[in-house]
Amino acid sequence: MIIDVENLVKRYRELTALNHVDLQVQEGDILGLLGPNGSGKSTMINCILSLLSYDRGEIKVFDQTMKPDSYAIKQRIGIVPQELAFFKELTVQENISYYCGLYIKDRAQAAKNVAQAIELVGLQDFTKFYPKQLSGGLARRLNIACGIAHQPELIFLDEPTVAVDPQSRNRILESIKELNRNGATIVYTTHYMEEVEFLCNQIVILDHGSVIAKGTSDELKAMVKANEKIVMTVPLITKVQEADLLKLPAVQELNYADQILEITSIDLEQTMLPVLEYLQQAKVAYADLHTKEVTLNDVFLTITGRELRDEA
Ligand SMILES: Nc1ncnc2c1ncn2[C@@H]1O[C@H](COP(=O)(O)OP(=O)(O)OP(=O)(O)O)[C@@H](O)[C@H]1O
Repeated sequence: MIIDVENLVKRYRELTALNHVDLQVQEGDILGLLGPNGSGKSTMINCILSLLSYDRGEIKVFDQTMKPDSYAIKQRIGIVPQELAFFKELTVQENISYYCGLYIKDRAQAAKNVAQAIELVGLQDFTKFYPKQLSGGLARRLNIACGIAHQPELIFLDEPTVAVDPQSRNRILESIKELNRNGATIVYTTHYMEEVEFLCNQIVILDHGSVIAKGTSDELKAMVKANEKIVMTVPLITKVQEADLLKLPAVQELNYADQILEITSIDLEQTMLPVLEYLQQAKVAYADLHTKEVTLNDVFLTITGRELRDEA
């Protein structure tokens, strides 16, 4: 086991930021720690890293109890914090070299690592740039390179794609997959559920300091009783017709509001054709028919009654 957190409680005065949380990370995982703002993601990471004290619980990393002075363990960890953490007086290359040099004393090895980190995040054309000359996305990539150049076995990335352009975002996500392919175990915090779906083999959803769901993306989606939806614009439909549609194979639920008809199904293959046949036979006009898969946001919505992101 790479990380084992048991019964973790962290309070900030009267606010309970983490409420009896368990978390396990296995070797080779890309674990997505998903939750809305203020749910406790950063607090969790900072407790695991012993950067924050906590009120209760036990934290083991690489099967050893993590303490503030566990330097041997910390050597094996890479941290990419939410805030940009590099020196504005140093160039891209110098910044990465500095961070790498904190861990790797062999100069030839360090130089090799720095070159690999630069390539991984795609900063080859910017090695001589100073941070103020970098766009937001490139600065994020530099932040990542600084955190991973020593080639750690375990990497924490705390919302590394906030406010970056799509090109850098893709590059960052690809880099993380590459780090994982090269053997690193990854803990990735975000409130973008699409990123978690793309990257992570394990997902933990936090809300108000509690783990409200954990598992693979498919396991979490299976918690939502229905799987997919057929959505279409229907100007007019009667209550009788709605009731008929509800009786068709695998249909779980039907919603009709503002001329939008949504049919939720546990098996779209069984439902689709009968729905189309019924609409035709009953002469119900429809347009813009499409299907919608369940997302992790639906899982969150089902469990909490709220959207994962306010703007989502
Ligand atoms: N130093 C602190 N003192 C008091 N309260 C804090 C402190 N740090 C965080 N909190 C509170 O603890 C809760 C959890 O915060 P945390 O930063 O861990 O959430 P988060 O999920 O990482 O949020 P975000 O996505 O915004 O980074 C929030 O209610 C926050 O206001």
